[in-house]
Amino acid sequence: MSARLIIVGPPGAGKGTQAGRIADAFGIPAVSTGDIFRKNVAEGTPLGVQAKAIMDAGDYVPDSLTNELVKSRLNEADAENGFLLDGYPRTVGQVEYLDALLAEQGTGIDAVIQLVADQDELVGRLLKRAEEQGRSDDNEETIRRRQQVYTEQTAPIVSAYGARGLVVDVDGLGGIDEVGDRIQAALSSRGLPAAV
Ligand SMILES: Nc1ncnc2c1ncn2[C@@H]1O[C@H](COP(=O)(O)OP(=O)(O)O)[C@@H](O)[C@H]1O
Ligand SMILES: [Mg+2]
Repeated sequence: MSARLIIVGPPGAGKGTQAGRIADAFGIPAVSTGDIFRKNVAEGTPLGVQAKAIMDAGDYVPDSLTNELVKSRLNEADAENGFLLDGYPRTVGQVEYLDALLAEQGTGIDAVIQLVADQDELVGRLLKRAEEQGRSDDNEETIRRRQQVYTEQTAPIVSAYGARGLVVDVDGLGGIDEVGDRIQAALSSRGLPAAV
């Protein structure tokens, strides 16, 4: 079924893992700006060269770059009937940009899934991921910085979507299937049934 969804939550909340499951369940692409930036860094593209130092510091890539990237991704054919955004929008400017982009299409966001988790618990998860995946922004200093940036810049965008009645809160602590079941229940209750 068509669905235009956003998943938000602090670094390490499990967005990427759940995003893949939700996208499969709805037959829509999961679009992760973090993954797209990391791919560009790995391939040494001009965008990757610009983004690398910013990402390694735990800061946000400028909206101008991020917005263009998302626009071209959402214009691809597979996103015509919907998408799940992971890691975007992350700033008020990105929310405004996305609103305008979707308004042009005559569409809009159906739901924002907020994975809720205690940030101190998540530091341990991220340090473990650093050992497994070797992400260069998963050291303790950068993790704390990313958490701070999240609280300052991204938490407010949840309030903006909340004011529109779009936010569904899901407890992000627990096993992958357990959290998936909670997401499924939350989306079903909003008229978006799918086997997550
Ligand atoms: N929407 C965005 N706006 C600005 N920077 C972004 C955005 N998405 C990703 N980035 C950059 O990529 C980094 C990693 O993002 P991501 O993989 O989504 O982190 P996580 O899933 O661990 O929260 C961010 O710290 C930031 O530098
Ligand atoms: Mg992620």
